[in-house]
Amino acid sequence: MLSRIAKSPPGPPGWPILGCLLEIDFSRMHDSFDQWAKQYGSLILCKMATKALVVISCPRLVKKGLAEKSCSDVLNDRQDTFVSKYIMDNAKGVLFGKYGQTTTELRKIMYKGLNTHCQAAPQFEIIARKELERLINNVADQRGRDFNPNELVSSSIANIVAILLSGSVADEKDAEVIWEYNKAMRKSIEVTTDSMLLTFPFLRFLPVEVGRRYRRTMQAKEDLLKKFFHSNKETYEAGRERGLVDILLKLKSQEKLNGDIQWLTDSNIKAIIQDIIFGGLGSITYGILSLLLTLLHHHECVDGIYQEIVKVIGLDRCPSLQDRPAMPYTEAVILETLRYITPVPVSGPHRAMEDVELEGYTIPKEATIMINIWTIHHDTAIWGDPWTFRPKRFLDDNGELLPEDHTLRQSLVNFGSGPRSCVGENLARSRIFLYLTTLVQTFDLLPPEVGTLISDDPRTFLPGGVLRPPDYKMRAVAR
Ligand code: HEM
Repeated sequence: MLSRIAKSPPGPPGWPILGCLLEIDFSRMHDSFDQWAKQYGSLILCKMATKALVVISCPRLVKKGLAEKSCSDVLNDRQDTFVSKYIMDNAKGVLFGKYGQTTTELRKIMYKGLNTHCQAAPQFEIIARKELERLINNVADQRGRDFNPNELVSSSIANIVAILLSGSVADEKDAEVIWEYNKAMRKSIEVTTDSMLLTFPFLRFLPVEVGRRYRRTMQAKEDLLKKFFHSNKETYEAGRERGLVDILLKLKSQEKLNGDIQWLTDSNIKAIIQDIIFGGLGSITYGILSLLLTLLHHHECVDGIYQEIVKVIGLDRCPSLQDRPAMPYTEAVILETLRYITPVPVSGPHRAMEDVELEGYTIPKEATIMINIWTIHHDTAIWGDPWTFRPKRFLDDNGELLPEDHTLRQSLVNFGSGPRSCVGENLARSRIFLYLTTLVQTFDLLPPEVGTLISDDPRTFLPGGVLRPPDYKMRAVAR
């Protein structure tokens, strides 16, 4: 509903026809959004050729626009993209799914699958623990010498994803197949590639760079689904579900048996597998690599976490998720890393299904809406000293974690808000906690002996949908 006083949000005027297309660096959108927010405020509108782009840069408007009923039914659709149409089989999964009952049902299924059947299931944690022990052994093999943690952490998180999907890691090729798909998708989803292919779909068949990107992604998708869909389906035995794919196959046959509406088809299951890899792999991996880098710059945090481990867990047993509530300092370090680094600096693009009013401004139908998480997490008005890494900002005077409804906790919007918020949030938080505590329990984490440690300032990180620290070296000395 629009009131008569509703007006267009302010924003950069741009050029005739092109709008602001030439003023934005699509690989570092958060930088452009940050400048615009400083100049025009926390709700801005600009034109990208014929399309309106709305950027939200304050937590209150994020909640109001995307989570509260008055706007959320209008602002939570996804745009049609080349990737959603041609690579995700007409947006069959959750990530690219159109707003409506099918996506809502698939979200529920995915959320339940991730949180109840897999993550909280003892069997998953036992196998995931073995993978973490493998990582610890690999780190121990470095014998306190300088090493680059990138490859070890990347392959370990890919194996966790493989375990989640199939219940085990078949061979070392699993991690390669998973990363290859992720990398190819990241290239295909780049705004320039996607919009060129959407406008001229025939280019996908031609020997040009965008065509090569498409074909590489389709090959990577085929390899991925061969490993994680077809081989699971061929060996699936009812009553002996090994991982999430089996659970989804079971739910699919239950829906059929009960004569219920079929929310799950093979295409949906395939798209959910792709969603998990595309949404989860880079964000957890680079989140952990950023956290380690930050700790190398703040050894007092390594000491603080270790003291908490000694007090709560001791040194004779492995950290478990049940320890989390008793470890406020460790949680505060994780929250501060998520804030300071902001691994995913802008949300996925939303689409406005109708004209709608947000705090006196009109968001026009068909506008693309994005959350500028980066600026929210580095806003001096909220945090005071946003460029200082200070975990204690999330603790009260007694060293307890600030309650979830505290303004600072409410201003952390790493995982979005409302009906399109991240379905993998719990999985991401739990893996970061387990990897961090297990590493610190076993090793003292130190900067490299040779050379200078790179900066942990996220403004120097490599761009992309997920911010990645450049390669660095560290030492892990056994305790
Ligand atoms: C540190 C880790 C992670 C961060 C920071 C993160 C962040 C986000 C953000 C900002 C969104 C977009 C919300 C929006 O568009 O409004 C999102 C959506 C999503 N994430 Fe994550 N994510 C993480 C881990 C994961 C993991 C582990 C998975 C899967 C297992 C995952 C799967 C998804 C999916 C499927 C969506 C789309 C939800 C929808 O459109 O309804 N994410 N995530």
